[in-house]
Amino acid sequence: MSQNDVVEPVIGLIGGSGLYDIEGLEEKEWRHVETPWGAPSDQLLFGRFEGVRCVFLPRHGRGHPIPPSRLNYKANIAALKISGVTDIVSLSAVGSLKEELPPGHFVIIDQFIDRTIWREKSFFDTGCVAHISMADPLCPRIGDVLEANTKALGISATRGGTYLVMEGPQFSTRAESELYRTWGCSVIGMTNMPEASLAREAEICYATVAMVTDYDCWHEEHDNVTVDSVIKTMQANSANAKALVKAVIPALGQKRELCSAGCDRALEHAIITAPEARDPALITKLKAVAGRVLGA
Ligand SMILES: CSC[C@H]1O[C@H](OP(=O)(O)O)[C@H](O)[C@@H]1O
Ligand SMILES: Nc1ncnc2[nH]cnc12
Repeated sequence: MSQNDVVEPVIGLIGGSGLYDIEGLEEKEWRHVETPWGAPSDQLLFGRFEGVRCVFLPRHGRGHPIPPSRLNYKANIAALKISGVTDIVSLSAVGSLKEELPPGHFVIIDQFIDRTIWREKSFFDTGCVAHISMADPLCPRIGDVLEANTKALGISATRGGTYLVMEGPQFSTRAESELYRTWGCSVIGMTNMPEASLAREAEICYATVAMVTDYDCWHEEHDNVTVDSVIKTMQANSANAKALVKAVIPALGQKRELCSAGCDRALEHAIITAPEARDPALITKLKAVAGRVLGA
């Protein structure tokens, strides 16, 4: 953290299905960023918007070559951290699990249920164990900015909602979709975990704009989700997504104090391994994301 706890934000944007670039950036440059966990999904696009430093990452890579289960989530988040990112806005296509959240609607997520089973979920490992809080997994400070700007732009949006993260790549069975509805979930997608928990481990504030593209497969009056329907609705959503991004970057980019929700201090009381029991090789790697507490 910079001196006197004044943060000069760098805004990270993770673009999901159908969002592989970002318009309007000045001083644009695609650059490769290597991390101790390997390469991220693609080069990162560095630039400025109204003077605010931004870094864009196409989550699945340009052209969408990487499926959700094969994304190197650790490299993606580490690359953003290494690039100085303090605040991430995740943009994701999702299926709706509620009648009142139709295609075209945006949900500013506040909870996750993580049903993924194959993914590496932590930067920490044998030789340095950490347990961060995920009680409130998304940054409410960024959520406030997203909510205010969807209202100002007249975008149909809901503040709060649970995103069910499934492994994929196949879409859900109807029985699964109905089960998640009984759990009270709002939307379903395949990517935001462990992305959000790794961002928290890296002490980066993270919020999700879930853009509804379909009614999954439970709605009797709507067709079952297909890739075509997702991409068509994302194209229809894209003007709203672009307008929202352009509005929130300047709002999030102002100099500020530490995050009022404490996301940027998530590791403060999280590491349990005694200094003498730590693995020096792992500590060296971890410094890329946890240098604040482990010594840069
Ligand atoms: C192309 S439909 C399924 C695909 O779309 C969502 O991706 P993202 O969150 O990156 O927008 C969903 O999670 C699946 O990966
Ligand atoms: N119905 C759905 N299930 C999983 N991921 C999605 N992404 C967009 N729609 C989806």
